[in-house]
Amino acid sequence: MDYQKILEEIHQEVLPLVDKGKVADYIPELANVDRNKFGIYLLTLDDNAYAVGDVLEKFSIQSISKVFMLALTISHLGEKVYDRVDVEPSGDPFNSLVQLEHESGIPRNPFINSGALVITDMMISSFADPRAEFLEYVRDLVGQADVFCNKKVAASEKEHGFKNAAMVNLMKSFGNIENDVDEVLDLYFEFCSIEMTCSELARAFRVFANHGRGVIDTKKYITESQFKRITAIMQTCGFYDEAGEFAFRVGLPGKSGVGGGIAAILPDKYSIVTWSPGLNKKGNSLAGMKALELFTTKTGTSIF
Ligand SMILES: NC(=O)CC[C@H](N)C(=O)O
Repeated sequence: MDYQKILEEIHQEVLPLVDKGKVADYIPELANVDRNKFGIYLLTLDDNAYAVGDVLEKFSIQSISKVFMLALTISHLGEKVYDRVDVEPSGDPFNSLVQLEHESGIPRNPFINSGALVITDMMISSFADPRAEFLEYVRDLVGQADVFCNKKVAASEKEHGFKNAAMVNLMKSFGNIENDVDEVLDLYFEFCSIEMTCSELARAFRVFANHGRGVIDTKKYITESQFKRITAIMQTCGFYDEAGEFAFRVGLPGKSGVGGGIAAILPDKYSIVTWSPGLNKKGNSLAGMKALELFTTKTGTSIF
């Protein structure tokens, strides 16, 4: 299959959509990003790469970071992680508070904000230096040392992070947060502010496509059972209240972020990353989602 040609066709087809989405402006630093950016990077397990557009420019990966946070935490703590965070799709926006009170401070899943905040709390309790531990883990997954948090983005989010603060406080009142509320928030914002290019993200996600084993370093990052579960959560919960729509239109496990990135995998075959900062109403990249829908349709590759 001529993947390069297919990516080029898709690029032309989604171009009219690229400036139609809305950049996430509830984090003021992210509002400065040029919404005309667009890139797709496809990386196969047999180490072929295909790319179009702005694939070598770093962007804020935001919620995509939640996959790395969960992987690192379950690889240390195992199944008991799921005592404090459930694995059901929320059907609600990523920053919603409504279910949390009804469900006694147990977040629906690790890929919405409340879930990732609990995971951050577990990381603080488990690691002497969770910041360093996390960065090292992500750098290993990417196979590259120059992966950093953007302190300006983290600070900008902290200044306006009232809903996230409300969530941590509510969960703390139910006894599901062990550490200091501000410490949890600060670290969570830093984890979200990590910047990567499409090609770096594709390398990190290829490890998940390869059942948790590094293709280059051959290191086993998560067990086979953990791989199965993380992939299932990506499939059912990776796109907030649009997880059903993503499965319906694209048919790949993946994760989006409000920085406009989407990372998806076809296990045993490839990882694919799109970046286009304009978001739809649910907070997923408008052109990115369309590009992935076209990709799985044109190539006839999806998990279904
Ligand atoms: N959906 C996202 O990418 C949200 C992440 C963002 N840092 C937040 O907490 O609001």
